[in-house]
Amino acid sequence: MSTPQLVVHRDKELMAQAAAARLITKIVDAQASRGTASVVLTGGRNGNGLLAALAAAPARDAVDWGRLDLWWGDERYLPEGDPERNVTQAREALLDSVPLDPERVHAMPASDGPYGADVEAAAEAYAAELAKAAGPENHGSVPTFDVLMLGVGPDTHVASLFPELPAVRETERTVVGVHGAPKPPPTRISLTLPAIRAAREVWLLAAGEDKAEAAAIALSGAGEIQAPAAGAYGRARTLWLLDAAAASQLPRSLYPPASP
Ligand SMILES: O=C1O[C@H](COP(=O)(O)O)[C@@H](O)[C@H](O)[C@H]1O
Repeated sequence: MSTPQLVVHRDKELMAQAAAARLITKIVDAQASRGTASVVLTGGRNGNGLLAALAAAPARDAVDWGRLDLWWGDERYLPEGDPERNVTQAREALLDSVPLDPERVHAMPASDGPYGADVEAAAEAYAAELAKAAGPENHGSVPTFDVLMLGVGPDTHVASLFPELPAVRETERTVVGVHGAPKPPPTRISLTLPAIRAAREVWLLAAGEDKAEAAAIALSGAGEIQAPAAGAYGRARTLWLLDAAAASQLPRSLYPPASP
């Protein structure tokens, strides 16, 4: 387990731009050392803000987009192309404007796909796809992602792991179907905490006043069942990327002052 490090930016725009710059560097470095890179995307406002900032960054051309594997931390179980699907929003924000290899874009299944209403079967299929991509050098049945990003919900949820629901208690499976999520839509697919913790680096994104309480709870020793964000950490690094509003309820001892 890596101890969380915090970076606090002045506002959400600057946070998105700085996180996008950080992600470009990570991808370029991973591609330089291993030939490829793997990133797990998050949905939500902060995740999409980062992707939009990346799309606008001139340095995006430093990335070899054809040698990047993209995965998702969670998905809203809706029909293909639904505007509320995380993959639809990611395509709009960035993916449609860069030359990705479609074989390397590992979207989670849609509710009108081969598994229909059976979200458990859809989750199993995604787990199998992850297991297939995991090499002998990886530690289990998921690849060692270079960076796994998670938007933090106002209730401390990450991916589609909501406080107290069965998905956050999962210790064996890497991907699960989620039923009865308190945030619409109720049916979702999510990586579990064990899968999240297989990543080299986990980045938690929290911008805006509505994330302040969640950040304070998750970073002040809460349990992961009550506060799923508290259980999200990477093998080598756990990085919380916040703006000043989201950091406003943290004890001052936890973070350096916001940059001017
Ligand atoms: O529904 C979801 O919400 C969270 C957080 O979203 P935000 O808009 O409050 O930042 C997101 O991380 C997750 O991927 C998504 O499915």
